Amino acid sequence: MSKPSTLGGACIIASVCVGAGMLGLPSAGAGAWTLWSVIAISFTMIMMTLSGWLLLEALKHYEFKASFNTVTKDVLSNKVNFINNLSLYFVGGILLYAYISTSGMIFSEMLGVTRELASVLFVAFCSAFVLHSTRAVDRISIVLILFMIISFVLGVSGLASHISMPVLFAQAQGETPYSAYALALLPVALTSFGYHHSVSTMRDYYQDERRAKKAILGGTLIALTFYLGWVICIFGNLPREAFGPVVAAGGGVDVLMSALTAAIDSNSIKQALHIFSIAAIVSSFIGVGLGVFDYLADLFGFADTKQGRVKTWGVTFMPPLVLSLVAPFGFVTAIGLAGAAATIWTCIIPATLAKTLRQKVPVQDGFVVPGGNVTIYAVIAFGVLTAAFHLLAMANLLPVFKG
Ligand SMILES: N[C@@H](Cc1ccccc1)C(=O)O
Repeated sequence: MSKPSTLGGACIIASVCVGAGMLGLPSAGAGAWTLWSVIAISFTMIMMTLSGWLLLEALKHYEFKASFNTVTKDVLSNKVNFINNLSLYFVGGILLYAYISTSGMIFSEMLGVTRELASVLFVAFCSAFVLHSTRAVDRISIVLILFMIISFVLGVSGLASHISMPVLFAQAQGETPYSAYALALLPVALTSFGYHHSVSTMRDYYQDERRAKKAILGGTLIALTFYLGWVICIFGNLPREAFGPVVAAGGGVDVLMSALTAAIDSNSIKQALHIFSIAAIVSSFIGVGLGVFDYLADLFGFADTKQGRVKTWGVTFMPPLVLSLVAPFGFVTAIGLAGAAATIWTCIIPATLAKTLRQKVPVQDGFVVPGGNVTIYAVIAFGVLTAAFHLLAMANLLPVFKG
């Protein structure tokens, strides 16, 4: 078999990254606006790449098949591993919840039914692929990704040709400086660069940490390019004041899209953006759904039979659906909450694993993340502060942009 290419692995990482986080970035970054959003997103990319590398460094002491789970249990403890798994499940569940709530709003308008019915129909239809098999998910994902790429290129290039420089680089007038709002963007940016459950897969794929390291960096760089293009094209078309109603309505993709379509008059750009947002929601829902499905099947020991799969389907999709029917809260708040929980297994645990193993094995062969202890402490501090920023923003103790 030929050796897997670095680009192939980078594309896998990029496709894991691109999802809910990206859709939340414009609304979450509206307060910080262009310059500070670009800085916050780029900084997050660096920290999240380093944290993935630290996990890779920790894994090198184990066989290629070893998972995140095995290593955490072995190096830290069962208790820490339990918390790690809990935060993993929480992130999956809250992302599903955000997709279900948003799809309810998008499809209720399109189909002319209530939001609740639209959410139920969406879950029934899209989760059927997951219930059927991984193969079905694989097939439909290819179609969705093609739709996403074509509509993204058409929509974003359309937006790019209409960018207004004064709008894009608008300066703060009097009130709070834009930089202060950048803190509240960090949790959403952190979610958008989450891919860490795939690090052990990458290592096994290349059978070599140094190549896996390049693929991870390639993947986060591709994701960064998408995010910056996306945010800049939107901020160049929709003035900061126009984000007031979007943020007030929870910052969901549905409201963002209506605001954008009101601001541009090209029908083809509108259509392309509409198709993009639907394809992005559906593909992320199915991707995250499959991840949580497999994880829960393993956790509860449900068999891979028809009956077993139906049980796993129930525990995977019912809790987020019910929660979204009874308590639909804002998209950006949900994505930020996912970031605040994801920081446990994407920053804090990887850095702690690498630190513990560096102490246990003082002479290190092979892949070592540069920067010594400074890198480790910087990643931990970034993780802890990002979670804190989200909680402070939720408690209204941090400047939150309201338009
Ligand atoms: N990056 C993914 C979500 C994710 C978060 C954390 C870890 C893994 C995945 C998204 O934005 O949709």
